[in-house]
Amino acid sequence: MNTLLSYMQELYAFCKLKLIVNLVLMVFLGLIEGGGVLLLIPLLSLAGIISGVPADGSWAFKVQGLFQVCGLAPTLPVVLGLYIVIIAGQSWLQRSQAICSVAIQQSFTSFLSIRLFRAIAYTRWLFLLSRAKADITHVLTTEVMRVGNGTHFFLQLLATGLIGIIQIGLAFLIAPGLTLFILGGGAVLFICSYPFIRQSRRMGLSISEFTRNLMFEVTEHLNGIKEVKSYGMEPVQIRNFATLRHTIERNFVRFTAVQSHTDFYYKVGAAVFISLFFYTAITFFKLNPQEFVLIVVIFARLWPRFSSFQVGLQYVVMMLPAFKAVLQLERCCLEEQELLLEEQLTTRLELTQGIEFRDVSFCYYAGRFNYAVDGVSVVLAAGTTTAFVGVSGSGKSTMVDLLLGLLTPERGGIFVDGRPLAQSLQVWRQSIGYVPQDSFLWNASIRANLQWACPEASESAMWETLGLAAVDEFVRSLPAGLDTVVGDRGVRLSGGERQRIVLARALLRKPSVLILDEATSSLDTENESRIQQALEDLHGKLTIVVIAHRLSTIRQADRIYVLEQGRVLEQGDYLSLSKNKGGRFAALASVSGTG
Ligand SMILES: Nc1ncnc2c1ncn2[C@@H]1O[C@H](COP(=O)(O)OP(=O)(O)OP(=O)(O)O)[C@@H](O)[C@H]1O
Repeated sequence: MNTLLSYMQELYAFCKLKLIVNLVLMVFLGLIEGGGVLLLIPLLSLAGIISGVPADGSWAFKVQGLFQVCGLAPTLPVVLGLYIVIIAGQSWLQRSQAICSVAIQQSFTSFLSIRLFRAIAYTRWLFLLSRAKADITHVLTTEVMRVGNGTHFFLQLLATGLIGIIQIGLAFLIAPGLTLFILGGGAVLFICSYPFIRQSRRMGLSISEFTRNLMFEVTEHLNGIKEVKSYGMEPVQIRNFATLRHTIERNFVRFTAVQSHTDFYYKVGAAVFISLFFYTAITFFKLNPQEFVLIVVIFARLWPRFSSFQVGLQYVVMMLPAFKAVLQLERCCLEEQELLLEEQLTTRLELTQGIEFRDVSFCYYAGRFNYAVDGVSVVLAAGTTTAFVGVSGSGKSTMVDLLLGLLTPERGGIFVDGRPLAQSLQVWRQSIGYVPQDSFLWNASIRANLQWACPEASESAMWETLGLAAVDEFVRSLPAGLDTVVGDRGVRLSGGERQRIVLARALLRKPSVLILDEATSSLDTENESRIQQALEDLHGKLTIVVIAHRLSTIRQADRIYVLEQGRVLEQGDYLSLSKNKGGRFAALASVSGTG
């Protein structure tokens, strides 16, 4: 019930005016339909089915009065002409109302998904790390779409309800006793069908769960498709997928069965009530022929509305778990927002003094004591090259993520030119060029990938940075050159080519700080030394932070920090650290063959 209320509040807050217009159109539709029914009276008289002078106060008398007020004679051409006008008006209104409903449905769906996407985009990295990507994709696509479909049914429900109320009102004016009697029957049926609504809610929940699992299965399968193929695990994957798909299939069939039950239930109910109706109308209510015909026509039209109201209600109830999932994810993301959204994206920061880590500690799991970074105090002076080295798991990437502001220190602080990093996060990130371990490219052309980071970059600037990253010759050799499409995550390129293009993309932004996290790990010796040369050329012009397993790449670093279990074990330049033969760095250097 609460979810339904918050859904209605959200919908109303989003499109008050459109919703009101839609409701007004529905009321008009109801009135016009009622008018069409009343036209039956002169038609029946003209056809000679009903004869005689209408009794004072009867509906035939009132309709006759209405014709007189409008200065029209109820002749056959006039009545039929009016009938055509009413049908044309009704169809036109129906068309406008249908367009208005779809506009509401679509714009509400867009509004919800854009708002959610925005909340996700600005949420903390650590929160995103804790959620499966497939879950987020599922809510952002399937669940939002289900809310959109549910909105369609909700608007239909409103239309059915409003038009129904108007027709019931008309029926009540014609024959109050009989109308109450029939409504009582409808209410009994509605109460008896409550279990179907609860069943729909349960099904809505399980559809949410199974479609999420399906999305998870598909995403995971595609992420790990190379491994799946190389392990020959296709049959297992297909079996898992088929199991999930069949479960969803069964759920939808069950939902349709519930709906058909409702339909069946209402049809049988209709037969019982029609019999009761005729019996009571003829035996107890003693209606005159005009009123009898009008009531029959009104309820013949109204009864299917009862049934479609019920079915619409089931759809809306089935949608509610999807709406709840959308709200829940959005609320979690908003609780974990990291940036001031209104911050300017265009400003950049020119580093003048440097970056300071002051007694920084960070733990991935709150409340645990296995710190990934533990009491680190380091200074990265502006214009220098700093390297972090250490065995796997020593905390190097966590240091980079802290520096990027993706992670927030649990203790201590990071200062950029003396200001806390958290105060100017967005501006800070605008000033960084970052080449991660698993370099990512969009499934687009090399040009588009470069322009993504720097939309205003000229072609010559692109070639210049491609040259700096030692990848210009390779790009020139491609048949479509800069316009070559690189495939999913750059899958059509080798690891080294991908890494160099990502490096070019980072340099194209002319960053104040360049961060390379194992950026040369996939390169051959020749290309590595070209990049080495490029970094040496950049030395002093910008602040460079390097993480490297291959210690040959950090020979020129001004300062090297050796990390172990999240702590700084040693620090110095390459030469001084190598000379300390019993030290950790010397041991690492001898293992990597660069000592
Ligand atoms: N997302 C995460 N959730 C939980 N623990 C993590 C996460 N990422 C890293 N860790 C843990 O934090 C510690 C430091 O990891 P980090 O990735 O910073 O090391 P690293 O020195 O960069 O390793 P590598 O050289 O293998 O990339 C490790 O013990 C690791 O298991």
